[in-house]
Amino acid sequence: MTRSSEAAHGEVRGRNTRDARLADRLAAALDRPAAQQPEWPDPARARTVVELLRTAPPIVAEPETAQLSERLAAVARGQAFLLQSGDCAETFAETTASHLRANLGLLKRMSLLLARAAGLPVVPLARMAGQYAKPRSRSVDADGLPVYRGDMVNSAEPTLAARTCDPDRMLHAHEHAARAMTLARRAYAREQSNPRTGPSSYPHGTAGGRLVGTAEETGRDQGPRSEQIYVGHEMLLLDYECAPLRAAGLTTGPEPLLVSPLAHFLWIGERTRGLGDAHLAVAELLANPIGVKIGPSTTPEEAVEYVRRLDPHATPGRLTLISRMGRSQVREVLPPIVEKVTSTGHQVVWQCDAMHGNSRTTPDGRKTRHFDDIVAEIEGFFEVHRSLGTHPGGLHLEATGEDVTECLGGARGLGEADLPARYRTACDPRLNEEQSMELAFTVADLLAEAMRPAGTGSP
Ligand SMILES: O=C[C@H](O)[C@H](O)COP(=O)(O)O
Ligand SMILES: C=C(OP(=O)(O)O)C(=O)O
Repeated sequence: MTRSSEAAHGEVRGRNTRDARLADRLAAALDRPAAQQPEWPDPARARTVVELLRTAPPIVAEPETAQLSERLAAVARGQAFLLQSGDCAETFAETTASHLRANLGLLKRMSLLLARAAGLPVVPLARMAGQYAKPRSRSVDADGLPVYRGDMVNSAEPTLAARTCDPDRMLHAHEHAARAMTLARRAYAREQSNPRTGPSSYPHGTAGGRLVGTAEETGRDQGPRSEQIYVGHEMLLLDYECAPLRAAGLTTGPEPLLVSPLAHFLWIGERTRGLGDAHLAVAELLANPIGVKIGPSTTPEEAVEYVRRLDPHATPGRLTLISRMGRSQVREVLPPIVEKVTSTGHQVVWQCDAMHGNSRTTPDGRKTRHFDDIVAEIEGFFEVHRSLGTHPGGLHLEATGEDVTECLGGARGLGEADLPARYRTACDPRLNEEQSMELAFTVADLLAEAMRPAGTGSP
């Protein structure tokens, strides 16, 4: 990491006292320790890249980000549902219209289904146009090579040269993000006017077969037609994330803030959420809505500290707490966190990431997740919120509209022997189209139940 905040924020500093103060606060944030940052072999080149990123064109527009904040406020108040989904790791090779359309089409179909079942607006948020950097558990892989950290940092190809971190990849990532966003806007508009029903290849007689008919109906459903697509990614690589920050036009509190033009929504990952660390300190300065992943080691006190630091003015939906506890721990670990946060009076979005606490490795070394574990964590999440009277506000998935074979189970009962056929993820396993739609039906029932007024039973 270059930590060259002086160079990166000279422009902000140069403008006026407010901007100088923001630049100072950002520099102080970047002086804190930051986990999961690459060691650039050529720090001078990294500084040049950071300088170039400072003036790179925006990927998203600030009014769209402000609009997302308003929609997340509705989620936090229990009046809407947040559906976030996309690749675990976007790759440069898949900045293609067909791949982005597949993922957005899936997001659209799931959103329509949930909206119709629950009678609630669904806010669609794609893991897209920036999800190019990955935190990793180990710094070397099984062959002793530096681990792949996402296309923004190095290449997945298993050679020492390809795995060496290359700061120019941050520029390529920005170009791909810009292209992905343009394609995404186009693809989403097309989905709006012509929502497809999904693949027609679901096997008859399976739950997938049931999906085709209902999805056709869903396709005809008059969903909101002028919907904006929102994008978000993990705010991981601070050289990339901080260089283009600019003074925000709109803020909800008395303090001036910065805004990221790289995404509407940014989240801090489980591995970088340290209270004394740079990621949290940077997020405190941002006007964008922020998420924090909270894994099973999170204490209620820590969660309240995230709320206090990231939502100082008690703005509904400003903070999304993304629980990723795993199916076996969600019922035990989440309730005291929800209770303690609720007692502060802040209205956060409670979102369930049902993927990251349920990973496992097959005997031949392939990372996978079982559909049933994902469903079980979501059921636990809904149960917790039902028992506490809080709103189960959203879902966070690694899923693709492509017919991959990465997760086990689902209507087709994918087993370990089926995984090699189309195992294409660059990092963690994604649900495929059929598994995702099957999951959407389950979540639709849970959400409809959650939205039913107390005292009214099942229809
Ligand atoms: O997507 C999340 C993380 O980057 C991923 O789970 C880390 O995987 P690893 O444990 O193989 O490094
Ligand atoms: C790395 C991720 O998740 P987590 O931080 O929860 O492990 C992710 O969502 O890509």
